[in-house]
Amino acid sequence: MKYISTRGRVAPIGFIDMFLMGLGEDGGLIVPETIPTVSQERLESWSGLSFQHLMFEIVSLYANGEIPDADLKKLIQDSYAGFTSPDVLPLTTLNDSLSVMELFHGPTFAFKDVALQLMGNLYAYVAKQRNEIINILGATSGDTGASAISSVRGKDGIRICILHPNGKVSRVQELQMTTVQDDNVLNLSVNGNFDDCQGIIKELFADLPFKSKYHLRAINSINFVRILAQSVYYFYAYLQLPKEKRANGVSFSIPTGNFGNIFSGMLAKKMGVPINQLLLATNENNILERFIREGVYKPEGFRMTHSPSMDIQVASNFERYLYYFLGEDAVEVSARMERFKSEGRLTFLPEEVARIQRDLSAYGVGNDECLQTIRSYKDEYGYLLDPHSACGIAAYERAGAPDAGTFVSLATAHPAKFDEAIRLLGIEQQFPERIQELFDKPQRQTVVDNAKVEIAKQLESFFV
Ligand SMILES: Cc1ncc(COP(=O)(O)O)c(C=O)c1O
Ligand SMILES: N[C@@H](CCOP(=O)(O)O)C(=O)O
Repeated sequence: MKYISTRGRVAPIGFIDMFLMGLGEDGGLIVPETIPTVSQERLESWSGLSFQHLMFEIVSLYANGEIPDADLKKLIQDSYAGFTSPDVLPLTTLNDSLSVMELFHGPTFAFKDVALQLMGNLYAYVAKQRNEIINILGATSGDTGASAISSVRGKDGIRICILHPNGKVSRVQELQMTTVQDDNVLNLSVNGNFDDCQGIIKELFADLPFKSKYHLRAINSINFVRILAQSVYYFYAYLQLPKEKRANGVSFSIPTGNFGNIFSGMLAKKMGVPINQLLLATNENNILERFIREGVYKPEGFRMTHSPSMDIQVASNFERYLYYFLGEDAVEVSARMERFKSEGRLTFLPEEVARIQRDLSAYGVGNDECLQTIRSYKDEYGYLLDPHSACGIAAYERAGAPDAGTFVSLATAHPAKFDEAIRLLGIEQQFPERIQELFDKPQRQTVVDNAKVEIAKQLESFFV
């Protein structure tokens, strides 16, 4: 198995080189040359497997034997040892047709831990085995940053710098990142929004001399390993359901911002998981909903919502979707991405929109609707959703087709991370101890302007 770029100008590379490259050196996103498929028979044979075993089976299909089996098994065991649920990702049944898969039982209480705990350990492994310098540069709207920092803090041979938008992450997210005192962690709080942070890191990754001089590595979902590890929870959710409930396939409602969560589902579907509907749930930053409903991909005014981690306009993994949508035609992807860069929008033909709508459906959840959903699920089921997971449920309620059969809605964060929204409903929640203790710790962060030159200077003095 080799890896190539959506823009076609990266010579095929192996698994570890792909992991280290992060963003394609031609500015595209890395994808596998061919996606491996899993027969229904093989899929069924995995039905009793633990999440860790399933992760091993699926990652093995992509890793080319570049990591010996015993090492990969250990990396995986270590990565999920800190998850607090025995099932790692428990599936809760709410009613006959709806289950919730909780992806937030890792160390930072968000679904990002599922992939990032593994990636942190993989970076440490590669640093040791290949004597590579690992300087991680990432952008976050709150969860990726906290999770990535937790996965590599204090690890030898690794440094990490995370850019987050100043004042636009939740209090708990900010504390999770900025109370970490390890010397290998730098938090830059950028006067701007998440799109600004992501734009700057992408420019720095695209500056190849800078990237190579400072050994920049990616933890965002531009890195295909993120997508790969996240695809495993679609397999796991499917296999955790009783056979009679999944006999006609399963649909998913997926809180989405950077298109990474849902693209991981598309990958699982391409690999052979019988998925009927992939419902993209987003908030008032609804560029992806407009793309799917109207065929126009165009960022509009940034809005702050109750689900700040999805306050994203320009979605990284949109390009991976485009690549498969355009029949893996890298020349056409490059042309369209160039057009997006120069014109600030992409418009799709009516027949293309019809095809997009066969792949995906979408619903952008308003702020009030998000809160109402938290309230009604608390009242009806005694289940407290965080605002991102509530977007998933609201989308299911509004846009989930009645004939789509069994639905799994992904719960992507613990409500304690977004108490600002929960309090608006007059609901008092008890924080897990690990979150409560953050409030007593000193913080460390540097506020910077939304300026590439200033940020590059910070990196030059931090990365060695
Ligand atoms: C809690 C939460 N839910 C959902 C999302 C959406 O995931 P993605 O950006 O991978 O589509 C994010 C981050 O964007 C998040 O932090
Ligand atoms: N919601 C994310 C945004 C970054 O997305 P990523 O999936 O590309 O890391 C966050 O919490 O930071």
